[in-house]
Amino acid sequence: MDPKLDPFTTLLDLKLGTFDPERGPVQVRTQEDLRGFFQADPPRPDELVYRVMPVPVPTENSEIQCSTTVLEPGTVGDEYYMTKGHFHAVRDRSEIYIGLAGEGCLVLATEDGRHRVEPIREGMVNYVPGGWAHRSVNVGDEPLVFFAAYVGDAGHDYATIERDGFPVLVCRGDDGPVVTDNPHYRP
Ligand SMILES: O=P(O)(O)OC[C@H]1O[C@](O)(CO)[C@@H](O)[C@@H]1O
Ligand SMILES: [Fe+2]
Repeated sequence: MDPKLDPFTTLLDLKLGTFDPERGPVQVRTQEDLRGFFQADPPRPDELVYRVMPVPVPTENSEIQCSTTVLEPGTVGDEYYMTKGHFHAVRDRSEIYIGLAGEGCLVLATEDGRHRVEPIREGMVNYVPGGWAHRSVNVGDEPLVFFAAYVGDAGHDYATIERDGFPVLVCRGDDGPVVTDNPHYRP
């Protein structure tokens, strides 16, 4: 075959999640960007919640997209800071996470309402099979940093999550994180 791309190399800071050189524009998500994903309205709309640093390649199933995510510590209402979460637009596409720093949860859900909550920590590898929506949550006091790699044409379906939510919420409790049923799941 005639290769479509040339090889490239970039240096990943394993604590900060940054790439040197950067390979694509950093995507910034504030509390305002997550309006409708948290149960409560954002109290400080301009506050940074997370950044995604991508290594873009063509969005084809022959390629592997990857990125790092840095999710700040914090809460909106009782809910810990989290990513929007998504199904892949091409539902059967899978993904791998590698935890780099901090303390988090990976919340997963199927379209028929099953859910799982897995830990994200330095050195942990999480496998996200096709058909599972996924959201990461920072339950610690430091930034949660993880690397993700996924099939190139997976795409992101945020609208289903914005409409239905996840079956469970991860909230700050008196003795640490508490996973509770989401009262607004699929109203
Ligand atoms: O895309 P979301 O739900 O905002 O979450 C960000 C993270 O999810 C991914 O889209 C991969 O699942 C990454 O690009 C990033 O790690
Ligand atoms: Fe994904």
